[in-house]
Amino acid sequence: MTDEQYVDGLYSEDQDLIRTKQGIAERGMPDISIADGYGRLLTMLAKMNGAKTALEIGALGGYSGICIARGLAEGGLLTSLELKAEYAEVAKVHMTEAGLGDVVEYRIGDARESLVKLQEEGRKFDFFFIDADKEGYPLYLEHAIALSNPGAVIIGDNILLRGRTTDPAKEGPSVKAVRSFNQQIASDERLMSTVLPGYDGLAIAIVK
Ligand SMILES: C[S@@+](CC[C@H](N)C(=O)[O-])C[C@H]1O[C@@H](n2cnc3c(N)ncnc32)[C@H](O)[C@@H]1O
Repeated sequence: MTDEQYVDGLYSEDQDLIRTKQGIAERGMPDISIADGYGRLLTMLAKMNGAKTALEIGALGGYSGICIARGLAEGGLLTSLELKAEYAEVAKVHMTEAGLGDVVEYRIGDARESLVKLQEEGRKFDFFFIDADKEGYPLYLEHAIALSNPGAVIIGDNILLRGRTTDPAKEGPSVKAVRSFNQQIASDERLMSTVLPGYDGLAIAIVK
């Protein structure tokens, strides 16, 4: 048993999240939702921050969306960016089944374009979850900072890329982008941050 499996075993089953994972599997979608322990952390960080507005980049089937929306303050809204319309539809079904359908809006298409549009609209957010194509991470981080309210939380998932990030033989575009993202998370003077190495790695930053 891994340490992560031990820790996950401490928690009782969460029917909304189990149903969501089943729905993702039944539709043949990839099994790449956030790890259970980090899902719980998303809820806690959103709550601790008193977040009312959240932006998620990469919806898949709504697992992380449920976790984030659960932590938002009363009347809060999660804006979720997703490349594939069919994935956003599935995510919406799962959010609705979890009683959170009214808490989320989806923007379909490449996040690069959706993020520019959100900036043009003057939108600001208290909480960000970056979990889409890894090559986009450095750009998504810049957009998140530009769209942030003071004190906003920015989280990036899979920053270890299952060992590829730390493997010097790996030099592909996703690996390079994630290394650059991690460097910026650690050294950008606009941020206060930490990086958790459990599961597949999670970067957590606060905009000063
Ligand atoms: C790792 S999955 C997201 C998992 C989800 N956050 C969760 O934990 O439940 C990545 C998602 O990002 C989406 N995606 C990939 N490239 C994208 C892009 N350029 N713009 C928006 N979404 C993108 C994929 O379609 C996929 O649904």
